[in-house]
Amino acid sequence: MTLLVFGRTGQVALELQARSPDAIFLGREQADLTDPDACAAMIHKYAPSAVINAAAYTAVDRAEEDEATTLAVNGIAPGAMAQVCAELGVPFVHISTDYVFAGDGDTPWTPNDAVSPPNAYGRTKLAGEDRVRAAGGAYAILRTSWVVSAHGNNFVKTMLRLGAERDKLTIVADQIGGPTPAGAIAEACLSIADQLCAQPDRAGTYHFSGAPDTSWADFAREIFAQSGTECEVEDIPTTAFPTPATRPLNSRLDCTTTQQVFGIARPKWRDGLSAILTQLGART
Ligand SMILES: NC(=O)C1=CN([C@@H]2O[C@H](COP(=O)(O)OP(=O)(O)OC[C@H]3O[C@@H](n4cnc5c(N)ncnc54)[C@H](OP(=O)(O)O)[C@@H]3O)[C@@H](O)[C@H]2O)C=CC1
Ligand SMILES: Cc1cn([C@H]2C[C@H](O)[C@@H](COP(=O)(O)OP(=O)(O)O[C@H]3O[C@@H](C)C(=O)[C@@H](O)[C@H]3O)O2)c(=O)[nH]c1=O
Ligand SMILES: [Mg+2]
Repeated sequence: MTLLVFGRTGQVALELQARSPDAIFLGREQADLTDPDACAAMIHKYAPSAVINAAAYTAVDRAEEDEATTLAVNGIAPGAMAQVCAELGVPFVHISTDYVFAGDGDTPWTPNDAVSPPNAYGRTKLAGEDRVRAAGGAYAILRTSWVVSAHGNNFVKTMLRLGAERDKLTIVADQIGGPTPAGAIAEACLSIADQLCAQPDRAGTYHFSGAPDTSWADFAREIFAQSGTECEVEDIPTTAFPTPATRPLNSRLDCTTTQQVFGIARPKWRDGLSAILTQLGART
């Protein structure tokens, strides 16, 4: 099996590389996602047996200022990739986000629930989903949330940095979701790609997030507890932490069908956090 991955430096891409070193990983230099034709050409060039897209414009606040570039990367390029994969009869695994949902209520979102993104990043990720589905191939859209790892930019690394500088942090306690280790996402993508090769009828939209659901504030407390960081966390409402992009309050993802169809269970984020802190040399 020749696996082609868009993305080389991101959180999920690096975890894919650790688990599938023989796959081909395309960085920005090989395939810039602002150039959909270049992305399509790479799939023709390598004629892989499966494609995973692990590249995206993920700077949620910056996306508000530059929705056109964000749409090119998150919307148009994945559509072009999915189109070539459909033509070649090759499975395409694409990662999406909880930020396609409005975030009202407290019921976990199922894959068929109505979407209504609250910000530019979410709108462009939804555009990507729509184009991937429209291509009509053996696709899997895997919506995940709150991705963390020892690499790149993420909430764990931000908390370790700020927690070392400050005695107390104010963290939003009314946004609820599932922190998801990038390593678990990489494993899920590889298993899904494999299964789609043999069972293309499993194509569809699926959810995958770490369990149990929690708030950013409680997540921060666990990061400080596990790392032995002395930093108090004060709960605040989202209204007290204004940001350019609106975040959904309810990011809970119902992952039932991912378990039923692919046999992939929700990862336990506390265990994932422990492994990440060990990797960072920050576990007490
Ligand atoms: N991070 C999160 O909390 C969440 C992420 N997701 C989704 O999961 C997937 C993986 O995210 P994650 O690993 O965290 O992402 P990262 O932000 O860690 O990495 C993004 C990757 O995309 C690449 N990239 C960005 N723009 C371009 C471009 N124009 N051309 C080529 N490559 C580009 C980056 O390359 P470079 O290093 O060169 O910039 C980098 O390799 C994405 O689809 C994301 O939307 C879903 C939910 C939550
Ligand atoms: C640093 C800090 C953040 N926060 C809040 C802001 C925000 O609501 C929450 C998390 O901050 P982040 O900047 O990590 O959030 P954000 O970058 O929006 O994370 C999102 O990224 C995209 C790519 C996704 O797809 C989502 O699933 C989600 O992971 O913590 C505080 O309340 N206090 C603080 O001191
Ligand atoms: Mg972020």
